[in-house]
Amino acid sequence: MKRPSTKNLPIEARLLPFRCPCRSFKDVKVGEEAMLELPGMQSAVLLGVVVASFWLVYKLSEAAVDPLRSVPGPTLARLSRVWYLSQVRRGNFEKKNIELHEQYGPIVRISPDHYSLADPAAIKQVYRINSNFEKSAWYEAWKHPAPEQWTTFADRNVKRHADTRRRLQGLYAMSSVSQYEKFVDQTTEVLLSRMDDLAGNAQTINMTFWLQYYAFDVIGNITFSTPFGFLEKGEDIDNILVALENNLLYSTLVGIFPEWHPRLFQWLQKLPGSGAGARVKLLRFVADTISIKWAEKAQVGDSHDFLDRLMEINAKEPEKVTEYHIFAMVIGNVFAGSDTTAVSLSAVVYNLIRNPNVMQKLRQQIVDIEPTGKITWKQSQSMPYLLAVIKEALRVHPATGLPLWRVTPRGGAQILDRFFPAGSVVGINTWTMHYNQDVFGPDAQTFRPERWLTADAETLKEMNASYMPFGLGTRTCLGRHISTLEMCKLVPRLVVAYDFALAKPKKEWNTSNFWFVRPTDFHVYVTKRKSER
Ligand code: HEM
Repeated sequence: MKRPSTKNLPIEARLLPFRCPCRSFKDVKVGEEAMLELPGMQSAVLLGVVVASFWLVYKLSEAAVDPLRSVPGPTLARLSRVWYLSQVRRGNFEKKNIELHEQYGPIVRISPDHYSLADPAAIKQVYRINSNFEKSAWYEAWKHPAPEQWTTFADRNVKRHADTRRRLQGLYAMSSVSQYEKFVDQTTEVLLSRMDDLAGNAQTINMTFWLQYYAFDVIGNITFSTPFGFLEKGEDIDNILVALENNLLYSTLVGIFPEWHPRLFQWLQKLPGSGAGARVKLLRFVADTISIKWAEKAQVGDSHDFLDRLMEINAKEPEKVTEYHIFAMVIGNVFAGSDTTAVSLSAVVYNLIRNPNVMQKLRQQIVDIEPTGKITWKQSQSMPYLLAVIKEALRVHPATGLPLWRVTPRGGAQILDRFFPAGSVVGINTWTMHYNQDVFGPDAQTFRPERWLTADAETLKEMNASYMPFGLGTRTCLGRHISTLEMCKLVPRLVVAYDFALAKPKKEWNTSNFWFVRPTDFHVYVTKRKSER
């Protein structure tokens, strides 16, 4: 309501407290009157101001003696992690991170002790094998707070993590990938039959949902020989995908203040809609699925899926692969392997739709080899254009959109001609590297698969060294070959079977970055092409 003007009233009347003229609020007091009746409020405000002043002086003096005080960055980032939190909460930090480096250079402070780096030289310094930079405390919020409940992705214990990888990486190795091909093929058939049902409809379809259902079902199939059933049902069964999203939100934001995680998790885990509640639901879902499948497998025999292979090793050498290892690996597959692949597949399809020439060229090359698009894994590995399209899509749209935070080891570290004392947190955001014009040229913003095929040897070496959609070093993605298998198998089928048109062709898609940079409005019209399927 507009406050009536007191301009023409006598001075005494103007000093009277304003009363709201509407009936229901007639006794509400505001302004000076309310203040006079609440002396405690004034004291509280005063106390707040005093505390804030002390905090500010303390923070400023801390900043003044900081050996890294000359590292540039937004002023508020010097004082507290709240600035970083407020930026990440907006859901587009990948873009902000690029802007920050354009403004401040290759090293930017984004909180009192967090430094974002964007220089190819820093990649080797931070992420090389034996660099001894452990993951930062941000990763704590990606696991249950109990120390013994580690998972591969979030484990900050360098020794234990290396030991787990040594025991289990064979299951994810390039040589194992062909064993999972049949599971991918089965799931691909289900997706295509669902797409056939939807094709030709006047309504658009949400491609991200379907690719997420696909990626999830593939992981279910590879891990347990049984897809979770998302594609069959055509819906988010038991709101598992919503739970994953809530979990992402919780871990991304709470990870910035990891000291709050144990307490917050304890309080929130009983609230099903909360991020912590979602995590508990997902852990229960995984644990239940493992026990059901374990019991079934004991009776039925093996089909050489992931769980079979883990159970086999467990039966022979129970101390090598314990039951906890099995639980942790399956969690890793479900948590790290579905959203990432769905985002990456979305990026491939989206960029193909937006670049009809690339779509046409790829389609022709696939059809020349196999008119149905049923390319084997082996064939796909000698299809340079297909591989370049996938590689370029993951360059322009890497699935993770926050810096991969690491802690400088004991003794500190020299990075980009600057000394970082031990305990400093440094990280590179994949987006800043992939859009680096010194490496990828002035058209770094453009989706151009040819760059991977035509660059000279020296440039190609530099591009590969700065290409990091699967992370780097000892913490590089375990499932990268599995996800490459999924993309190499599905993309040719989609390209041969359908024509796609964006619902809003003039607009770029919107995305939301809570660790994974997920498209939020990837709606397309799909029509079936004539093929020999
Ligand atoms: C295109 C799809 C994928 C992308 C873009 C991707 C990306 C990544 C990235 C960037 C990391 C490192 C994160 C960090 O340093 O903080 C990572 C780690 C990991 N990924 Fe993937 N990932 C994909 C698919 C998969 C799949 C299919 C699986 C499992 C079947 C998987 C399992 C893992 C695991 C277990 C880790 C932790 C590795 C470790 O810390 O040792 N990922 N992934």
